[in-house]
Amino acid sequence: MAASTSLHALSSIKLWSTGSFGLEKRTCHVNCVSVGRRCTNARNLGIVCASNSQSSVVEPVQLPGSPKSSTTPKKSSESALILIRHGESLWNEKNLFTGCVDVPLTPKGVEEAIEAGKRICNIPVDVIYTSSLIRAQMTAMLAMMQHRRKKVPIIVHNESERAHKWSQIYSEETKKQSIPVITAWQLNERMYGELQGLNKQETADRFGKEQVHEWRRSYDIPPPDGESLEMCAERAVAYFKDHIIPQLVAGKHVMIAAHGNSLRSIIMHLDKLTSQEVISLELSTGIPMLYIFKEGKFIRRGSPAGPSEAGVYAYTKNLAQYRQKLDGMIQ
Ligand SMILES: O=C(O)[C@H](O)COP(=O)(O)O
Repeated sequence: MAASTSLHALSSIKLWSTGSFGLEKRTCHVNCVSVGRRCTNARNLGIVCASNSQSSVVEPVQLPGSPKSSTTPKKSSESALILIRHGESLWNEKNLFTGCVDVPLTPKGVEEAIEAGKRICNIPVDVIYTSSLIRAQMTAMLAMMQHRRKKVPIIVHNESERAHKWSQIYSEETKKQSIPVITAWQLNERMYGELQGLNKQETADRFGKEQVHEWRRSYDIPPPDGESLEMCAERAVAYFKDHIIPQLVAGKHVMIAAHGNSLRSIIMHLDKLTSQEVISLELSTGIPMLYIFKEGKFIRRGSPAGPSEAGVYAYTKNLAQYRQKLDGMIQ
């Protein structure tokens, strides 16, 4: 189906289409990344780093005015990568296709973000990436309010020379107690084209569940005038490789707050999912997922359960040590 096909044209094609919805049965939708049979298996993810990071190493992100630090990878270092889909938005609540429409969180979404923050409150975060949409930014900020390290997340404004200059911080100590938050449109939700603002159920009633599922979950079939997951991946994964992997290589701990489909495309890349496997990848709102980046590989560690549970902090010695350090600081 051509991306430019209009909904009007599609309605005449699809009104008679009542195919079965077999894929729905295979969908594994839980409070974590779940891909069919791999739901519970953390596994080693041979990745991209070797092939991509060499050509795309950039400076680690700093707050305005910070002294430049080295990008040389620390040999023994491992980094945490937290992925979090934004909490429930007002249009999630109304079951509307949202895409790139900039809608805020509901009170439940705010709660989800706070809860997510509690789940990651002992995991180090040096730099945060969010989309340019408010629901992802709200989620990142609310989650960080729960962090035990109590650093202040600060949005970096580099959109103009003046914005950069006017947001300078003139205290090294204050900068040390801050976390840069980088906003990038490349991490935005997939652009849902002519579906944006339509009710999901009504759209399924009108065009058929099968067609709507294809638009929502297939890899390479775009919704009318919108982006397919493949198109979304072209910008989101490219951004991840060019800007975020170099941070991890440099030993920085990263959190990404983004969207169902921009994160699906990144997870597809990290977990080396096929275009068939990604169909059944569903992400819940407000659920953090942890990866460890070590020796050029991403190791999926699932979703941190809660600050009081030992499990996630025992994943690596470094995480356990970080938690102990926080315990020491806070006592
Ligand atoms: O943009 C939207 O409507 C949602 O955030 C994601 O929608 P989806 O579940 O249809 O991909």
